[in-house]
Amino acid sequence: MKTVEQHIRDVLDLVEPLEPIELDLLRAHGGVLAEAVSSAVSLPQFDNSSMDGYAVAADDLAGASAQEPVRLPVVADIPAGDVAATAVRRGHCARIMTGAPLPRGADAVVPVEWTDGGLATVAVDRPVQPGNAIRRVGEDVEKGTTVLRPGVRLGAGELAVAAAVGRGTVPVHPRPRVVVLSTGAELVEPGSPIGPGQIWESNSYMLTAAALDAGCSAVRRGFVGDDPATVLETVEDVLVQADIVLTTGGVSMGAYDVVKEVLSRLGTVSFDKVAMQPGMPQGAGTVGESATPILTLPGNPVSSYVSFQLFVRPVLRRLRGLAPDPLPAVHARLTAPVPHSPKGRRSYLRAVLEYDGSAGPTPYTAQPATRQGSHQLSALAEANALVVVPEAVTELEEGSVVEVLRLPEAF
Ligand SMILES: Nc1nc2c(c(=O)[nH]1)N[C@H]1C(S)=C(S)[C@@H](COP(=O)(O)OP(=O)(O)OC[C@H]3O[C@@H](n4cnc5c(N)ncnc54)[C@H](O)[C@@H]3O)O[C@H]1N2
Ligand code: MOO
Repeated sequence: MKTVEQHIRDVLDLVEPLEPIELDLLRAHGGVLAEAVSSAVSLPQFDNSSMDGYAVAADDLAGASAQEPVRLPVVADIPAGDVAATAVRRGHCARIMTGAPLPRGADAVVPVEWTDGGLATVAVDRPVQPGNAIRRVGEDVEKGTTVLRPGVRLGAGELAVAAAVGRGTVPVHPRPRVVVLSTGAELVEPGSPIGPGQIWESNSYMLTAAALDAGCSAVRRGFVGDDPATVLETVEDVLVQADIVLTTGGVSMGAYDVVKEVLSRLGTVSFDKVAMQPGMPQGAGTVGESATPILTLPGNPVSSYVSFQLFVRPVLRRLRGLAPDPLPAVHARLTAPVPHSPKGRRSYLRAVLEYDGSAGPTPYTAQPATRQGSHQLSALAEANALVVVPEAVTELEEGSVVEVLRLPEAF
């Protein structure tokens, strides 16, 4: 059997970061920046006021007080967007709005709250420091500096900076297009009536949602039965719209394990047993003219989910142009024993991880779900972590300190 680490290496070898494309800012949202963005200008580009008030020469207000306000004639009104043509002579001032260019001759702005708000003349009731309420050229960004490094994910703040330095488009690794296809003759669309021996299909919903949560553009292709010709046709059909294909089911030892049967003849897909539980039967390779990567996950729903988090997620990260980091790990104390774990396979137990700040050197606890079967989906919804039980360990006592992988938060 293959180790988990070996399979991670093998699946990562199938992919490279997607070729960067230049996208409009909002289409780039959630993408990963492929090249640095630097600013061709300084920000602010001109000295401007940070408050609504009056642009003055600070010396003119040296003697101002509440008892004896200084009165200055108001020679202009400067809104934001003004072309900075105004000048203020000594003994005069201009009314100015937040963001408007500072007029020549002025070296401070007095907020309107310190004045009587006059339009022809204004009374100012206190002195002001030179530089007060002025935003200087370049104090945010100096011309020529890098404002966004390659590899950053473009969220709200990043897009704001790109827009502020005047970029309408940015080069990004696009969101990977993931197509999810399940197989199984017993599957029925949720919402439809069900017959004997049938089950409602859940894997493709689960994996499409997980791929969306992982920053991809995911499409659920739904499910097909166990007819090899249909499976082959459907896989070939989805290749044009996919940077990566995920399938579920049909990869173990059964007489109708159609994915294994069809893909073994196509492309480079190989099928292995990985020394883990759940998620033992795995397939991976490339198919079609464009050598599209395909990962074939086991049909048992929990196996499929754990396979996604351990193998697919790092692959999607690499496609996105991110480091293919594994799930983040912490150490935690078990709040219940683990009575059995298969020797020679690493178990990943669904668990609830909680932080308990009062609890000494290991401030986390992990409560393993009571239902750990590969078919038992009920524990998945509330689990936020996977307890790792090493290959050589077959049981664990309550209180044991274990490695725990945090599952990604949705949204
Ligand atoms: N003789 C052996 N039998 C099995 C082995 C083995 O090594 N030798 N491995 C077991 C393990 S481990 C797993 S995991 C499963 C994997 O089986 P397949 O990938 O071939 O999946 P299926 O047989 O198609 O389905 C397994 C199970 O999951 C249900 N299922 C499948 N697809 C969906 C779906 N889209 N939504 C919801 N549920 C689904 C299906 O009804 C089956 O109950 O094989 C073991 N057997
Ligand atoms: O390893 Mo399977 O993936 O037990 O359910």
